[in-house]
Amino acid sequence: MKEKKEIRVAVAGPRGRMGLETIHMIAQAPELKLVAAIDRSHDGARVADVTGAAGLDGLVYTDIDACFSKENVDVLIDFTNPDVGKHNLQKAIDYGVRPVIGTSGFTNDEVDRYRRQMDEKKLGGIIAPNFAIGAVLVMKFSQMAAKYFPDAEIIELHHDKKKDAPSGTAIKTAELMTKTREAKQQGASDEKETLPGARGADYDGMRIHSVRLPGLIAHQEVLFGGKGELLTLRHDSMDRASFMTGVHYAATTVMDLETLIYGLENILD
Ligand SMILES: NC(=O)C1=CN([C@@H]2O[C@H](COP(=O)(O)OP(=O)(O)OC[C@H]3O[C@@H](n4cnc5c(N)ncnc54)[C@H](OP(=O)(O)O)[C@@H]3O)[C@@H](O)[C@H]2O)C=CC1
Ligand SMILES: O=C(O)C1=N[C@H](C(=O)O)C[C@H](O)C1
Repeated sequence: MKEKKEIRVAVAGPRGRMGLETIHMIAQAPELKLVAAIDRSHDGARVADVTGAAGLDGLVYTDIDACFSKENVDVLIDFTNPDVGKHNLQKAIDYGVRPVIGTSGFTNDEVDRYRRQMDEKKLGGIIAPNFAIGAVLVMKFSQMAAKYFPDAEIIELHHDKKKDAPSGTAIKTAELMTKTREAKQQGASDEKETLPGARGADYDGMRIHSVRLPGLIAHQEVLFGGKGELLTLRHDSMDRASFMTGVHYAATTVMDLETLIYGLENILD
């Protein structure tokens, strides 16, 4: 039987909450090999020393060009911030490295622009607003429910270190719901906010509310209201390990793709 080649991975943001979890996941995954990390400090240090994940050979690079020129990288996994994530994704495309992007902040137009470049190169990649399987299912179920319940509000709840609001997951959920939901401006037609922002952000007439508190990790509720009934879909990530099955699946699946996929739901069986 033909032996499968190890997938050579670089991780951007290795000291962050998600980057660190990813490094530890890779250390336990025989089919993935960590060859480098891209950080904004610790140039030349060993990833093992910077992250405390023993037994990893890779080096830290602060310059992504140097990393992709010197190391033979198959897959870039990025958990940084929206600006850096976009910069790194473009570099990955330029060097023919398959991107797996968990960083939030990509618009549909941006995704389309990157996809066009990747299609030309037949380069596989994934941008996923959420890698937790349960969160992806809530997105899919919300898309189904929105057809029958056009009145819906999304409440996303996250740790208080999160920099972006609303979450990428909430935006993607709303976007999927608009595919089945009849366009509608919700609430009373003459409603007034006596405190600005009280009704949350407006996405195509639906409202999105962002909660930030210590003690939370990543949670989302989608509430649907109908005549005399209420449907609530909820997902809770209690630990960042919840994202790792999806990250691992994406890192192995991109090897067989020739385009950019936006959303894990599009590659789940
Ligand atoms: N798709 C999904 O399933 C998930 C996505 N996310 C998203 O992932 C992103 C990261 O989240 P999280 O890990 O919590 O955030 P953190 O702030 O914990 O981590 C971000 C890391 O990126 C580093 N960084 C900043 N600039 C650079 C750079 N130029 N090169 C390399 N690294 C850099 C930061 O370094 P420094 O400390 O020096 O600033 C930091 O360590 C967010 O956009 C979040 O929304 C989060 C969870 C799940
Ligand atoms: O910052 C986080 O923590 C998370 N970010 C992603 C998002 O913005 O949706 C995914 C998950 O909700 C955790």
